[in-house]
Order: sequence, then structure tokens, then C-alpha cells
Amino acid sequence: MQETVDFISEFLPEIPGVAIILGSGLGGLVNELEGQVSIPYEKIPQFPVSTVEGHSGQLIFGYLNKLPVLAMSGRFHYYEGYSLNEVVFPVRVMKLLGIERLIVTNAAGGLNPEFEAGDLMLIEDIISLMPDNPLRGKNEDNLGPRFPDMSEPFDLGWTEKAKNIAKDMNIDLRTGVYVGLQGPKLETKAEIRYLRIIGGDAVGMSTVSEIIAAHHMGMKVIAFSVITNESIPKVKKEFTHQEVVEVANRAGEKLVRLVKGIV
Ligand SMILES: O=P(O)(O)O[C@@H]1C[C@H](O)[C@@H](CO)O1
Ligand SMILES: Nc1nc2[nH]cnc2c(=O)[nH]1
Repeated sequence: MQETVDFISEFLPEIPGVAIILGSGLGGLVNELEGQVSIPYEKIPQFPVSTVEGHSGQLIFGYLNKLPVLAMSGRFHYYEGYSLNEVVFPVRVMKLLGIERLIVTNAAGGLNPEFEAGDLMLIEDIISLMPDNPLRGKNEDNLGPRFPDMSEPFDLGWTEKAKNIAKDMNIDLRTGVYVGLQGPKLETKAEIRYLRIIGGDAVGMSTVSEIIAAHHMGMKVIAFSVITNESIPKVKKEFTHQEVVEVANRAGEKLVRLVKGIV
């Protein structure tokens, strides 16, 4: 990690105040960054390389409303074959770079029957149904404690501010619980009923491990889902990743405005 941190530090004009993980199709935020410095993942020592369409694979430093931020354009998913330690590696590097705040975004399926494709959801809690945990193995005590409390994974002050900012901007913001599954398969109808029963409002294939790792290190975190599809569509149709990217691109515009306001 130190090798990676030293490498990235050379490119950064200053320490970013906020790191932002851009989910599928949410790359529009990149156009808002001024004074950009981009580092392709393949140039960064020890960094994994992303393989999913809609994830371009670079770290981008830039100024959003004059505040220095570091955006991860392209994230790593467990279903790509990475271990969860690899999935959260960039988050750990961000903290070691001196970044204290993290905004996580994703594209997710709506479980809550009141949600519609195109809605934005503030993630108020998570359920990790990943088959592993990024904290498994010897604990790095300099990162965080062996048994981190997870009763408040998100920064409450920040989430309250986000809600108020959304209201001021006339952005309808849903709230709910995000369930993280390993993917890449989508859910069966029975699995969707189960996920709803256990308290899920949205379901996806990312985010939960990043939040666990960030919270372990004491970062202040908030997270948002763009609901790209109803997991049981009202009108029967098949799930396509293309549709996820298209809806995320369209609805992502609202999220870009909101994130800009929050930053
Ligand atoms: O990185 P995110 O969670 O936005 O990507 C979601 C989950 C899968 O990668 C993909 C499924 O369509 O979109
Ligand atoms: N697991 C899962 N991931 C998604 N990402 C976007 N939509 C979905 C969905 O319906 N299920």
C-alpha cells in the first residue's frame, strides 16, 4: 500500500478533501472536475484493473466547486474475480493518502415496491451478503481495530446535510438499506422476496465491502444508489446491463448535481 500511496502522491497537487467512487454509468461527474490529473489504473503499482463496461479505470484528481477531490472512475467487483481485500485496496490507499471523507455511488435494483427506475436513494444502512469480508485475516492495527463497531457505518451529520441539500435542490431523495450480493447473476424471484423480508430496499454487487473498509479506518462515509431497474418489473422484461448503464447515465445527472452540492 505504501508503494501505491507514494506513487499516487507524486501526481497530487494537494491532498483531496473527499474521495468519490463512481458506480456504473455515473462517470458524468468527471466532466465537472476542473484542473484534472488522471492516472490510469494500469500505471499504478499494485492496483487491480477493472473489466466492466461503463467503468473506465482511472483515478482522477480535480477541483469540484474549488474543493480538491479524488474520483475513482471504475471500481473493482468481487464477481470479476478479485478478493475483497483487492476490492477495497483503493479505499485503503485513499485513507493513507490523507483523505478523510468518502462518497460511494452505485447502480442498484429496487427491492422496495415504491421505488422506480431513475430514483436516487441515500443508503442509510447496509446488509453484506458477500461470501467474505475485507477485514478477514490478520488485522492491520494501524488501519483500524480488529472488531470495528458497525452500528453507524455512515456519518450522520453528513447524511442529514445531504438530505437537506437534496431538498434545497428539489431532488427527490429516497432512503433505504442496500444489500450487497456477490453477483454477477441477477436475483431469482424467491431471492428478491427474501431480500425484501430481511429489510433490503435496493440490491447490488458492490459498495458494502468498500463501506466496511472505510468505516474500519474511521473515514466519514456517505453513499447513494441510482435505482436502475425494479428487481421485479411491473411489466415483465429481462434485465440487461446496457439498460442499467443507460438509466444510470440519465438519472446520474441528478446525482452529479447532488454530489457537487454536498462537496
Ligand atoms: O459498480 P456498480 O455497483 O454501480 O455496478 C452495478 C453492479 C454491477 O457491476 C452492474 C450490474 O448491472 O452494475
Ligand atoms: N444484484 C443486482 N445488481 C444490480 N445492479 C443494477 N441492478 C441490479 C439488480 O437488480 N440486482
